[in-house]
Amino acid sequence: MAAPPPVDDPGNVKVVVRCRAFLKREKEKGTQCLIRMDPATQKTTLLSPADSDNPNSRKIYEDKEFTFDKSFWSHDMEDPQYAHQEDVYRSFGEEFLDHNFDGYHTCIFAYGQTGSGKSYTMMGTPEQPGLIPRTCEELFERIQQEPSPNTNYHVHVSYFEVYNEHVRDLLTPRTTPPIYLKIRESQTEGVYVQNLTEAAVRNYADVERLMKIGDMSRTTAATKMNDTSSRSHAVFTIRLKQITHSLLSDETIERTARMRLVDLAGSERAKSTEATGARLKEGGQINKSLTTLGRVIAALADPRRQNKNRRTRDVVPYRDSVLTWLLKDSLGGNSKTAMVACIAPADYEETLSTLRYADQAKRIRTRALVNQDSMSSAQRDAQIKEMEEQIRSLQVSVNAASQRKREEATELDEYQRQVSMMQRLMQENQQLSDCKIKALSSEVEELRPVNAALRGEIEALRRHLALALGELKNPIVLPPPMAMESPELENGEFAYAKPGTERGMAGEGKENDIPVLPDDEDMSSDDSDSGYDEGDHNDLAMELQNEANDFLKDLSMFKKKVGSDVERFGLRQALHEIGVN
Ligand SMILES: Nc1ncnc2c1ncn2[C@@H]1O[C@H](COP(=O)(O)OP(=O)(O)OP(=O)(O)O)[C@@H](O)[C@H]1O
Repeated sequence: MAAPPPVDDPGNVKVVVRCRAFLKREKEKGTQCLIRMDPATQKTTLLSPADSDNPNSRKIYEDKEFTFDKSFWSHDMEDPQYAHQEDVYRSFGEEFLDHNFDGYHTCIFAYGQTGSGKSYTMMGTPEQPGLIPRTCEELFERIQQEPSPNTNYHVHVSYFEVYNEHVRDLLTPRTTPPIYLKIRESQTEGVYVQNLTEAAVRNYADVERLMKIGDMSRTTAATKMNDTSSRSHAVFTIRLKQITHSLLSDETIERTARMRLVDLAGSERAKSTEATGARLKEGGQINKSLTTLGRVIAALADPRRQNKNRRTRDVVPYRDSVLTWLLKDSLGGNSKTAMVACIAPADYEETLSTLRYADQAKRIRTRALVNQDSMSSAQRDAQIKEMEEQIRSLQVSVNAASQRKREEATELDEYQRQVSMMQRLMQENQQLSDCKIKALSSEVEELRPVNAALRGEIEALRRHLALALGELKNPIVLPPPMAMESPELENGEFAYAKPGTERGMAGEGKENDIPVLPDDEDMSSDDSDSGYDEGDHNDLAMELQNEANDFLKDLSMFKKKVGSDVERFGLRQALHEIGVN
C-alpha cells in the first residue's frame, strides 16, 4: 500500500466539457456546429447561430467563451484532437481511481441536455465502453497486480435510479407496483438508501453482469431528442475496502472509499422534446431536480460560503430534491468530485445553459478526507469479541422469533385441520339428508297405490253411509198383510214405495230393493185394518240406526287410523303435494 496521503484534501470540483458528434438527423438537416474547442488552452467557445440576426427575435445571441479543466472534442473523428472514450478515462477517470485507492470518496457526474452524450460518456457501448466499465475493469486489474500479500480487498457494487423523485434498486427485478426505497441519514454513514442491494463482486465479469442487469432495468424511453433517452438519474456506486495488516506493528489499517458514478437524466425544454402525458410529467420532475441541483451548486459556489459562516452554510437546499439530498456529500462534503458537462454541437440555448451550470460548479470546493481506521491487534481482538457478543445476542433473538413463528404456524395448522374436519362433517350430513329424502320418496311411491285403494274404500263407505242416512230419514214402511195378495207380489217380490215415489225406480238395483209401500190413498183408507204395526217399524228404524252408528264408528276409526299413518310417516306434505287430502 502507498504511503498515507494527506488526511484532509480540500479542492475544487473538477469540471470537464465534452462535445459530441452530429447525429444522423442533424447531419441530414445540414446543421451548423456552434462549438469550438482549443485543446491548448482548454477554452470552449459557443458561437452564435448563423440565423440569429433575425431583427424580430428578442433573444440575444453572441459568442461565449468558457474555460474548464478539460475540453474534450468528440465532434469529428477525423480531427487529430478527437477525444475517444479511452482519452476521457485516462484524463481524469484514472486519477479518480488513484484517489479511491488512497481512501478518498469520489463522485463523477455527467450533466447536459437530453441526447448530449451523458450515457455514452458514463456507460458507453460494448464496443466503446465509457467511464464506469473502464474504472471497474482497472480497479480489478490493480487489485490483481497488488504486490503486498498483507492487503485484503472487498468490493461491493450498488446501482439505483431516481425516477420521479423515487429511489428504485436497479439490481432487483422490476415489480408492479414498483418498490421504492427510503432515504435515511445517520451520523456515521451520512445520507444512504435503506435496504439497497450491495452486491459483493470478485472480478470485472461480476461487475459487468450487474451493470447489464441494472441498465436493462433502468427507465428509458424514446423522445424526439433521443431514441433511448434516460428518464431517470442513475447512480452506480463501487465501495472499495482495503484491509492491510502490518506484521511489524501488529496493526490493522482499514481504508474505505466510495466511488459514485452518476448519469443524470437530460435537462430538456418541453418545447424541444414535444413531450406530452407521462413523458411531460417525467420531464417536469427531471427539470425540478436539476433546477434544485443548480441551486445547490449556486449556493455551494457562492464565495460568501467560504467564510465558514454557519448561517449562510445552512441555506444549501440539499433536501429540496431526492437527487441533491443523496449527493449531499459528493457535492459539498467529503468527496473529490468531477462534473462532465456534455454538450450537443447545435443547440445554442441549451448548450449555453449547460456551460453556465458547469462554470458555476467549478467554484465549488469540497473537503475530501481519507477514510481510514487503524487498529492495534488488542483493539481488533476487543472489537471481534464485542461483535461475537452481538452475534450471540442476535442469534438468541432470531431463535426466539423463529420459535414464535413455529408456534404460530402450528396454531394455523390446527385451525386448518378443524376447518377441513367441519367441512367433511357437513358433507356427510348432506349425504345423509339426501339418503333420507330418497328413502321417503320411495316410501311415498309405495304408499301411492295403498292410498288409492283406501280412497276407494272411503268413497264406498261414504256412499254406504249416505244410503243408510237416507233410510233413516225415510224409514221403510212395511206393506199391510192384504197387500200380500196383490198380483204384483205373486212372484214373492216386495213392493216398496216412499210416499210419492215410483216403484220402477227402486227396482233398478237388486241390492237396494226394499219392499214398496202402497199409495197414500191405500194407506190412509183404513189404518187399523191395514195390519201395519207401529212397533215393528220402530224396531226396524232402531236396527238401521244402530247399523248406521256402527258404520259411523268404523268410519271414524278408519279415519283415525289413516290420520295416524299419515303422521307416522310424515307424509302430510308429501300427500298434499301428490293431491291426497
Ligand atoms: N462522443 C460521442 N461519440 C459518438 N456518438 C455519441 C457521442 N456522444 C453521444 N453519442 C451518441 O448520441 C446519442 C445520444 O447520446 P446519449 O444517449 O449518451 O445522450 P444522453 O445525454 O445520455 O441522453 P438522455 O439525457 O436523453 O439520456 C447516442 O446515439 C450516442 O451513441
